Amino acid sequence: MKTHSPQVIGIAVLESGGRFLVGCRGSDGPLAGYDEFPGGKCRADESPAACAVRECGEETGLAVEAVELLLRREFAYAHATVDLHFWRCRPVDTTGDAAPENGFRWVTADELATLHFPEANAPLLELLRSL
Ligand SMILES: Nc1nc2c([nH]c(=O)n2[C@@H]2O[C@H](COP(=O)(O)OP(=O)(O)OP(=O)(O)O)[C@@H](O)[C@H]2O)c(=O)[nH]1
Repeated sequence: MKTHSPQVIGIAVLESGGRFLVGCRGSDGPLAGYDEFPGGKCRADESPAACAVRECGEETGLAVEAVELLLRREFAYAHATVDLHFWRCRPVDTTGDAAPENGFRWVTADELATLHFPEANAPLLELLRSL
């Protein structure tokens, strides 16, 4: 029987001044309308950390650097099995002047707990609450 490797996903958990950068998944594609951290599929030969940095730049316009792997989790959705790498990131611009694009917004840790994230994010949200 043929088995498929999970899609490797790099995700940027970008925190600045106690707030986290969050967007909303588009109306087309899997998990439409869910809240999300910036991220996406790794390219061939791209590390999950590099992917998180690239996707964050492409999706939000913010330049970031990866700091540490917070959590790695494999999860089977109906649309795909994913190998999620949640990387804590920080902005390269520390002046706080850069504004995110594409509807991404900064939310507090308390707001984070009220949002509607994909199911696989649950342990990550638990971890962020304990930090
Ligand atoms: N960006 C992001 N993806 C997440 C999160 N949590 C989570 O389970 N995922 C899953 O990770 C996968 C990301 O893939 P994607 O389709 O958004 O990646 P992409 O931007 O490269 O897609 P594209 O093919 O449309 O360019 C999806 O299966 C999504 O459901 C999250 O917090 N952020």
